[in-house]
Amino acid sequence: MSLLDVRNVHKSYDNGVEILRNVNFSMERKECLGLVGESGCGKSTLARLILQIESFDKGSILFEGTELQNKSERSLKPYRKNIQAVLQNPASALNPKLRIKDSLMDPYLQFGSQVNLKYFTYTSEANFIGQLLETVELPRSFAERYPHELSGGQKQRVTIARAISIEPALIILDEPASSLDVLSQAALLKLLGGLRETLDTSYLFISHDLSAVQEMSQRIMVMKGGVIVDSFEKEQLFCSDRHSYTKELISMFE
Ligand SMILES: Nc1ncnc2c1ncn2[C@@H]1O[C@H](COP(=O)(O)OP(=O)(O)OP(=O)(O)O)[C@@H](O)[C@H]1O
Repeated sequence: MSLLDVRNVHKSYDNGVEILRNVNFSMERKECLGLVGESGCGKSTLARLILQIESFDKGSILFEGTELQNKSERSLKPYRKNIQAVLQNPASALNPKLRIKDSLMDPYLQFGSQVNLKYFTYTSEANFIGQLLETVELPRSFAERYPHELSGGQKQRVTIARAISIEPALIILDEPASSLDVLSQAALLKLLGGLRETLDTSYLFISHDLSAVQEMSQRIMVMKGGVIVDSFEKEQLFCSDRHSYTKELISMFE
């Protein structure tokens, strides 16, 4: 059974324009699947549907074989625990009034009874927070800071630490590095790559940057105008039978 199955999904907003059309793909455990496409093609919309933040018009999304749409908030809770997200803008993802330690504790407190940690250990709050900060290569002393006392890259590391704190099966990374400078981007992608192997988690890695997607992912999907126009193993990126739009994206980064 696949970890995630997205089947024939269609999504439109109130104006009736279809933003996603017949989106189909599956994800396996422990894999990193890349989703690339230009701004506005529907990548973040798809992320919101998988996260069950928005509903869709047709099709189905199954997590470990269970249909998620139309489930009550209560029955969605185990899935919410297992599907976490790291989004583009870390500043808006962290509550400015909370110390870093309190933001980091939030998922663990919210999902307490469902959290079955394999990598981290919870002996005390301070120790748990310390492990999380060290895993994302931040000093333990950052626990006492507020978000405005951290750089953009450091804030993004905190949002990653928060996402991994409950060891979800799937993390949706929606342009996680695009608000950072080139050096910080490279360091963050390296960190994320290492974490996936350590934690045995799956990533849906979303970006408009084909080179970042290629670096991170084992398989790549290309989206254009709400349609997945191409899908292939990373090694097949430069094959001659790639979709013309994939070739266009390649020519932009070569
Ligand atoms: N709530 C909404 N109501 C109406 N249209 C929306 C809504 N949210 C998104 N859209 C439209 O859906 C389309 C896809 O947006 P989406 O944010 O999914 O694209 P994206 O590929 O993630 O872009 P980016 O890389 O710039 O974040 C856009 O045309 C956008 O204007």
